[in-house]
Amino acid sequence: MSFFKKLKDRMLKSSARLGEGLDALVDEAGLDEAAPRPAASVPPLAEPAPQPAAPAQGGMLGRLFGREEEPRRVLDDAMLENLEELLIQADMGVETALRVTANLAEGRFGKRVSAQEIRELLADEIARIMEPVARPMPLYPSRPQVVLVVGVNGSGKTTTIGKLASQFRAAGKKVVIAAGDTFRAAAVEQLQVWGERAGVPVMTAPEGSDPASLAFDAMTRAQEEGADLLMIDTAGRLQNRADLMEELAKIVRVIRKKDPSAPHNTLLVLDATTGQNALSQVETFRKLADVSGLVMTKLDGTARGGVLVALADRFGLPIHAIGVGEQIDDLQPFDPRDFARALTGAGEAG
Ligand SMILES: Nc1nc2c(ncn2[C@@H]2O[C@H](COP(=O)(O)OP(=O)(O)OP(=O)(O)O)[C@@H](O)[C@H]2O)c(=O)[nH]1
Repeated sequence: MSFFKKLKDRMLKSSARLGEGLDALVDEAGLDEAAPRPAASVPPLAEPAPQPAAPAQGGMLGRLFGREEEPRRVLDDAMLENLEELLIQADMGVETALRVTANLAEGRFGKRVSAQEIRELLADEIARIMEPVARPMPLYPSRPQVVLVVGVNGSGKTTTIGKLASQFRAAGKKVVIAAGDTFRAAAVEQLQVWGERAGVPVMTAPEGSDPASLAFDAMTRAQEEGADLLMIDTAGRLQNRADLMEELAKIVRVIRKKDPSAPHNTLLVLDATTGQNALSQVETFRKLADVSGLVMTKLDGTARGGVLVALADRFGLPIHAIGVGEQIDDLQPFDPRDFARALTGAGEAG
């Protein structure tokens, strides 16, 4: 299955929300234009629409001759407002929704557009916002390259580490994982399972022991074994930010004793199902750690995929990959065009 097909299938909830919303937006007005009713019975969606430049009979003629025309609606203020609402409902955030609709209207205001045309225009607009941030996780010549993985509990850190480790290993890299959330035995066990799946060693420490000391030991082992990558899982307890900040700072301090340039990447893993909350998680974690890139998980289980557009627009942090399922091969490189087309239901680019 192609990347796009999988992405489109998995992001069905998000694209259904946006795509069907767009159809409804245009459809209602399309019907009204084809069969005008008295003003009182015209629904609010179509009310401010001026008479279409092209006569509505064109559509009726088309229908008479068995040629179904796509419903169209005049792109006016009311429609733009409806569109904004739709984008906000898709978790794109108010600011981004406003910007996207304003850009989309430029040069097209007052023209009649179909749902498919809007989908295409939206996909282009969204891809334009996301292109500058779509970057794979950079690889450096440092050995080991240290990748610190942060994020709230349950965001998908463990799963993402497992998936990434598997991909790096398949690319011929030697990887070591450190189970740095030493306070949760279940988290450590889960990481061990992922390590086995990926064929990568997982270093653990006794429950409740100092994560920084594990990070130091893992760094020593990774250096001794000539590993290419060391991936360090971390705790995600946000209830006590001061503790978490101290814990992360200590991990960074000890690994810098071994390599002053480490960590080389600090990945923040975000759960798409949290919607707008992902934005505040970025703000929080940027204060706790020097976040260098994002991975968004669970885009398959939510209609809130639009939040990734808001993240790109607001923070400009690189987006390295997206999670679209629980299996080891369900982490995809982030492709802004594919994502935008899957999100809007625009279909694969021709
Ligand atoms: N559907 C779906 N589920 C995912 C994805 N990524 C992770 N999950 C699931 O989300 C749940 C939490 O993932 P974990 O990897 O354990 O999250 P974590 O951040 O390590 O959480 P803790 O271990 O609690 O710190 C698990 O049930 C995963 O299978 C994804 O892309 N799609």
